[in-house]
Amino acid sequence: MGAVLLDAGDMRRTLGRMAHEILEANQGAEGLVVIGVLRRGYPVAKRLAFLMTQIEGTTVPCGKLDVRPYRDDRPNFEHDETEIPFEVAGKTVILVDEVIYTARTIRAALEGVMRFGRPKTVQLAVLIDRGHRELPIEPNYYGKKVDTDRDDHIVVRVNEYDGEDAVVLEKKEVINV
Ligand SMILES: O=P(O)(O)OC[C@H]1O[C@H](OP(=O)(O)OP(=O)(O)O)[C@H](O)[C@@H]1O
Ligand SMILES: O=c1cc[nH]c(=O)[nH]1
Repeated sequence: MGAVLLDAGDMRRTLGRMAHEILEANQGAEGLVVIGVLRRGYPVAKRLAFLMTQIEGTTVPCGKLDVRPYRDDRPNFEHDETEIPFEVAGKTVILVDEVIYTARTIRAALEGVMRFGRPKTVQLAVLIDRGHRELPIEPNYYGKKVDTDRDDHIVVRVNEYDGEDAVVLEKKEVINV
């Protein structure tokens, strides 16, 4: 059990604000495609794509990216659930993940996206930025920045997998002897 940073209502409002920010920065949804990092970045990405579609009345497609083949620690080429059924070349790709920490996942994701073509630009949207970067990658859009210790854990729960929406900060247990 940890501290609830965002409940379902907070998450809904935060994603609504992020959808508006993305549309404002890109002057609408023309040429935008959304790609969510599996697993939990994908449901967040779907919600952003849905919100932007609703706001603009222009369909914003959403794909899912499996970064396992591109990891820098233990690449796994046997599993790849990527589905990007639209053109990436020349598009503005909104890459979405639920948490950014070291940024190694996003580095891998960028490698994965490039396999699908040469986007016009890639912009990064994350629900939670918890700091402690190991690579020079920063989000263009974030839901909430959270001050964490390196050993803490942020848990993003999504309805699709967990039956509820919530963001929880789990502090490392301090054992006093
Ligand atoms: O910036 P980083 O240090 O790479 O950490 C962020 C990643 O960590 C989590 O993935 P995890 O590997 O826990 O898998 P999951 O998405 O299946 O939960 C989260 O989904 C991010 O993708
Ligand atoms: O705290 C963290 C760090 C990486 N990925 C997560 O989902 N949470």
